Amino acid sequence: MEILRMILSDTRTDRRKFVLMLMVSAIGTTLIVALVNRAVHAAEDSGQFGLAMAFLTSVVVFTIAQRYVMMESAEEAERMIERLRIGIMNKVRMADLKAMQGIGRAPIYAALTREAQTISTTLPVIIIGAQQSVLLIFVSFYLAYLSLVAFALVGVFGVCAIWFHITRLRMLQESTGRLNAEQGKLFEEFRGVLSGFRELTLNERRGDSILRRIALISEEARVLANEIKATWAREYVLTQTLFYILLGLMVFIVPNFTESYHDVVVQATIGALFMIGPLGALAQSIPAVNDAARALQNMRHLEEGLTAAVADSVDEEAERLDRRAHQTLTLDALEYQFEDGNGQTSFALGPISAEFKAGEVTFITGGNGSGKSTLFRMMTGLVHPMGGHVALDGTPVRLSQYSDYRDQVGVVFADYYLFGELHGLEHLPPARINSVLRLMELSEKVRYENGAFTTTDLSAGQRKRLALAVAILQDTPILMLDEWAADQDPQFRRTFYEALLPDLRDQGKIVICITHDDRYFGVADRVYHMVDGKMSRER
Ligand SMILES: Nc1ncnc2c1ncn2[C@@H]1O[C@H](COP(=O)(O)OP(=O)(O)OP(=O)(O)O)[C@@H](O)[C@H]1O
Repeated sequence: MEILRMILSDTRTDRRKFVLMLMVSAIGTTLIVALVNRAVHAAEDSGQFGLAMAFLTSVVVFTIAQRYVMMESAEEAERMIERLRIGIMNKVRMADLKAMQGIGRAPIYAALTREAQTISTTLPVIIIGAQQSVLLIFVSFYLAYLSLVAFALVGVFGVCAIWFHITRLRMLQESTGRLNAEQGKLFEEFRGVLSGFRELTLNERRGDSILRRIALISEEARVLANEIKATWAREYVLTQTLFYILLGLMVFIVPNFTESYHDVVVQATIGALFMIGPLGALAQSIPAVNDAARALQNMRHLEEGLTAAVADSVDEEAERLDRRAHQTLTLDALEYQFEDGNGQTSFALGPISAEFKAGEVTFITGGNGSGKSTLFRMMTGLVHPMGGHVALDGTPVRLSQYSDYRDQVGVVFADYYLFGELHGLEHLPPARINSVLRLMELSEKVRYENGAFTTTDLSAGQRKRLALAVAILQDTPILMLDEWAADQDPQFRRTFYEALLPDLRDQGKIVICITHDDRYFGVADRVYHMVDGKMSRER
């Protein structure tokens, strides 16, 4: 019972109080049954007032305890999800890029949305199931006290019903797994339609084809879901019918065989009737346990994957780099390989050696697929080289210093992401931020106000200028830009090469640009060229 262990180990609820309230609520219900029975039995006697008062007290006690249990379990579910969510996000932030690419975005989205939602809805059901089990024990004792025959009958029925339920559940596990896989595929297709909306709108045949595929997967998911729901529905009706047969046995058949049962037949039947609800709740909580356990297992699995990703990248205590301004960044025989599905090397980069100096602008050029982006990821510190090392002022950057190294590098990727707020730069005076926006010729379009840009709804070229503004504001000693000018108009492209880059060079920064703009190669102090994973100095 992983789920129970997790609830118990992770909970912030006062466990003793919770269990006490659980018992109090069960005792309250049992008392209600007993008092109803007593009142029915003593209908003509005096003393009904006392019974009514006791009944009322039991109802009040039950209400208070039950409310506590339900509200506390709902709150606990949300607290648990919050902890898991923040834990996963923290690990995502610390994980290394390669491991993150291996895990993929889909399981992370699924954990943060679907699995979290499953835990949120199922946890209270499980708690109620546990509570109803306690209640069943109490009412069973009461039934045994009334009549051992009734107790035995209901007991045999209850055990058979639950066993039947669990068997069904096992049978359905495989279909449930298949349904989840189908739903996963469906979400992936939905994502494709929403992300590729423009492409689909422009091409009717492509749009029709993807919709046909969605319809096919959707139908498979519907048939599976239907199958599962129909099985549950059949079982639900069968259980109800069996229960009515049980009541019939208790009222019409058993009294004919035992004399002692005659006196308590009504009370025992009322007791048994009170067990329908708890048995139903218990039955409902069993698939909930299953769902929650699966959701939890997926979240745990993801957390473990992320922990390994973090451990891979931070396998020593984080160390800071020397704080002085660095004069050289050296790549010493860097190597990296990609493997295909059969474990064969599909692309080998390196060994690559190069030197970049403070107060110099370096261009890296090369054809498509020559390895520029792979090298770029290693230089930015996002991916660790498989061979060789990066060095600052001749001292190799240790794995434990990588996090600090990344802090020294300002980057604009070719497929950059633009945050609407200046996270981590909140301390900068707005005047400084707005002056960089002016430098980027953006001040007519966007301003920095109240801790955020007034808009990021800009043209592609303007958005990229904003991304560069953010990198400049970070004021790091090293700046790396991947095909930054590719979508700039000729006028600003010129400003970039002939004004902005020289200005950054004059500030003593190490500036490295991947570029294809051969018109401006004269601006660079050094030019490296890449061909098929190897890099040579051109200038
Ligand atoms: N995730 C990956 N898995 C396997 N192979 C990859 C992966 N990413 C890149 N490659 C391979 O590595 C080689 C170099 O890719 P890279 O993206 O570094 O080239 P690039 O020079 O940046 O190209 P471009 O100018 O087109 O962006 C390519 O041949 C590519 O097939």
